[in-house]
Amino acid sequence: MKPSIILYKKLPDDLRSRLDEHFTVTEINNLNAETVAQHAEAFQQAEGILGSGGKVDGEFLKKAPKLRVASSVSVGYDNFDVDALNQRGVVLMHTPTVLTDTVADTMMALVLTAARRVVEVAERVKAGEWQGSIGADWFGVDVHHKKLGILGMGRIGLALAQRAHLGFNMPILYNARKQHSEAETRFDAQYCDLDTLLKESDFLCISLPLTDETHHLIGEAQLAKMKSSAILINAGRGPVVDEQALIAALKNGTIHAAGLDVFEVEPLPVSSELLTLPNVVALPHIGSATHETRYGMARDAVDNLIAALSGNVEKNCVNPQVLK
Ligand SMILES: NC(=O)C1=CN([C@@H]2O[C@H](COP(=O)(O)OP(=O)(O)OC[C@H]3O[C@@H](n4cnc5c(N)ncnc54)[C@H](OP(=O)(O)O)[C@@H]3O)[C@@H](O)[C@H]2O)C=CC1
Ligand SMILES: O=CC(=O)O
Repeated sequence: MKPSIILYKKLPDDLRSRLDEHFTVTEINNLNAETVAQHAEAFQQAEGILGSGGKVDGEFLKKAPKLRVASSVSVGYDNFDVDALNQRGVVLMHTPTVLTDTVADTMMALVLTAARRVVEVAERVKAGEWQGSIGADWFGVDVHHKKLGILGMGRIGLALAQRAHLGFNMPILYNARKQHSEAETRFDAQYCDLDTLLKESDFLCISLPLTDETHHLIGEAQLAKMKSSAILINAGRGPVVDEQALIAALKNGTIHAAGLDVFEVEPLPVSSELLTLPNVVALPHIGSATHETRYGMARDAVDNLIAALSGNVEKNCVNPQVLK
């Protein structure tokens, strides 16, 4: 008999067929308390789940007593309680690598867009304000040769360093928990402590996961250490930055501008003051959102689930210790 799984994300037809070949699939729209209650019997039987978003914690695990594998269509896994999964022996799979270049492209796009005010001036053109030679009030600031600080020198941080250093001649500073020789050798990146990163970066680019240690790592005190000309880019997770402190810093000129792909609450509420600030570029969490990359992530998540449920895990596992 095929193992039962819950699918909580729409997949391209070929990938859905591949899942059907291996499993008995119950498809639901989202993973939340309501859908779990609606499909209680399917969750009772499920040995695997595949999707993105939704909280998977100890309470959820009680509703899925046979669960062996969770396969997330994302690299970030802050919505999973990994300790609870470990206690239950549930394998957590994710999709690193396939999205790295696309997310780094998005971060570079945010750097350029925020510095050159691309969205703001394009809106002025559409509004019919381009009536003659533009003046200094339309100008942005240079990107090339400025110091780019990377907070979180993992896969995405490294790909951003490549773009910024080789493409834009930017000196790279970075902070992570440990030094990264590849970034230092290939892109001449200089390791520094967080304070130095804050004080010296023209662009502070955040590619950190959300953990207990990184929650609100950037708050009022840290923003106050940045240059008043600095631009903050966040494509890691929203809660790494204290959003109220960021709004204050952007309003009172503590920092110059921000380019944000992630927020404390997503979707960003339309009432958010961030949306009223001309020096903010706000994107709807599109870091990996290209057709090619989203297909690749879904494909990897399907392969990950098949591999893990058949006991053949070779890569993409968050908690390999439960396999032993
Ligand atoms: N906006 C979007 O659409 C996307 C956002 N993301 C986000 O980007 C994150 C990073 O992805 P990826 O690069 O693949 O992950 P990696 O695990 O490769 O890199 C994470 C980096 O963060 C560093 N780090 C972790 N905790 C701390 C800390 N407390 N202080 C300093 N540095 C820390 C790690 O340090 P060390 O190397 O020393 O261990 C590592 O360098 C994801 O977790 C996700 O949240 C990812 C994809 C898309
Ligand atoms: O935010 C996206 C991810 O893959 O993590």
